Amino acid sequence: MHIVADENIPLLDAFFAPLGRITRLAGRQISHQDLTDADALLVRSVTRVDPQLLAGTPVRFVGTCTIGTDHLDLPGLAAAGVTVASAPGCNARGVVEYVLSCLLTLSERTGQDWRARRVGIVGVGEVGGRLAHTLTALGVECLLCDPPRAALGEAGFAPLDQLLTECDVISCHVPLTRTGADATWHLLDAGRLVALRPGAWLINSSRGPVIDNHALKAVLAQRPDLQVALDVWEQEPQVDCALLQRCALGTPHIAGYSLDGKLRGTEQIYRALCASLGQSAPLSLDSLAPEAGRAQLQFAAGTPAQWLLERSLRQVYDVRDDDARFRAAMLPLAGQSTAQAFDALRKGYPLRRECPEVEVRHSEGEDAAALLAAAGFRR
Ligand SMILES: NC(=O)c1ccc[n+]([C@@H]2O[C@H](COP(=O)([O-])OP(=O)(O)OC[C@H]3O[C@@H](n4cnc5c(N)ncnc54)[C@H](O)[C@@H]3O)[C@@H](O)[C@H]2O)c1
Ligand SMILES: O=C(O)[C@H](O)[C@H](O)COP(=O)(O)O
Repeated sequence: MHIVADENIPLLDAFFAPLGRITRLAGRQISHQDLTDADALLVRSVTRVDPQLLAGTPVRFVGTCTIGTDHLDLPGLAAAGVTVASAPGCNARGVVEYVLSCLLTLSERTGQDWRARRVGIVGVGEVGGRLAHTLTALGVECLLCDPPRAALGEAGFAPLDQLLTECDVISCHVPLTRTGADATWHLLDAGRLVALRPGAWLINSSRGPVIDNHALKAVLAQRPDLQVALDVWEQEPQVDCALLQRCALGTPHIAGYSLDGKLRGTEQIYRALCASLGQSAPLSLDSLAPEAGRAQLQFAAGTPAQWLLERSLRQVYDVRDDDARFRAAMLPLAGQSTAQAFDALRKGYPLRRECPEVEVRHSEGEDAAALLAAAGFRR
């Protein structure tokens, strides 16, 4: 079979070469012409896939090695008889570690203890659910908003407007949807942005258009008390540099960019393609995941528990590094296209592993052990 794939999918050869011939292309440039004799198309989030792209081609399988599916015309592809697979949850842990790093950083800058802030989680699926679980285990109070789950009769959810008025931090983890009662396009519009509590922290690592970026820029001009961390941008790869300058933290859509998250995405799509072919899937990350970046941290006796946790989290992922690289690349381009520089930062993203790949050695008591376990570290 002929597989056309985004060149940024890791372990493409290891997983897919046994299934057929692979053509690697830049995700944003995959065109109808590239697919004239392709049987399967493997993408990440930057390739828009709809029936027009596949019309008249033999492609019968589309796999996206990502959580988000807003770049796929799901109803259109289903109607065209194309099997579509995504990778639910693959990089959820990376996003949680990004949010934790934002909390640590904003805490340091404002002098407000992150563990004492009430966090509102908007969208409580793979990412939001894992974030709620982790924060609760770390002793942080969370309020949850998920109208689709509430409509199914599940308890424990509050309306978004209640989160905005009662929470010190709002973190968005919804899919981007444009239609229906719970559409998330501009979910945080001007009216909701002004309702944020004084001194609130707002974090968006879902999709850019979930926040009205134009309104956010205007609100930030009036509300310097707000601390905003954006990983996703309404027009990305174009970035509004004036908005970036008003944000406390800015990154190029890398919240989930741990190596582990990307690898799980590849493995999940490998399994889905094998299933669609009616074949077994003998390969797995158990044998293919690399050792690189796995680490061991050692702390001297007498290290306070929270300090130990924060140092360990910083070692695994520090959003300040990504923010500094992003500003250095974007801000000189104000008024020009940022697309190439945005994509270059993502393509050349440094190696990042997740907490379970890091062993933390210490001789502290149960408090420290419990905090580290809650964050997912090995001991
Ligand atoms: N920045 C990144 O690197 C990155 C990484 C992973 C995922 N994402 C984005 O995060 C999104 C969420 O990921 P996930 O794995 O948790 O998805 P998910 O589908 O598991 O969960 C999404 C949740 O949002 C809820 N929801 C839908 N509409 C809502 C609304 N109007 N208000 C509140 N809740 C609503 C759903 O009911 C669901 O429970 C993805 O769709 C993707 O766009 C971004
Ligand atoms: O939806 C997802 O899984 C994430 O947004 C993912 O990290 C996007 O990465 P990309 O496909 O753009 O490389």
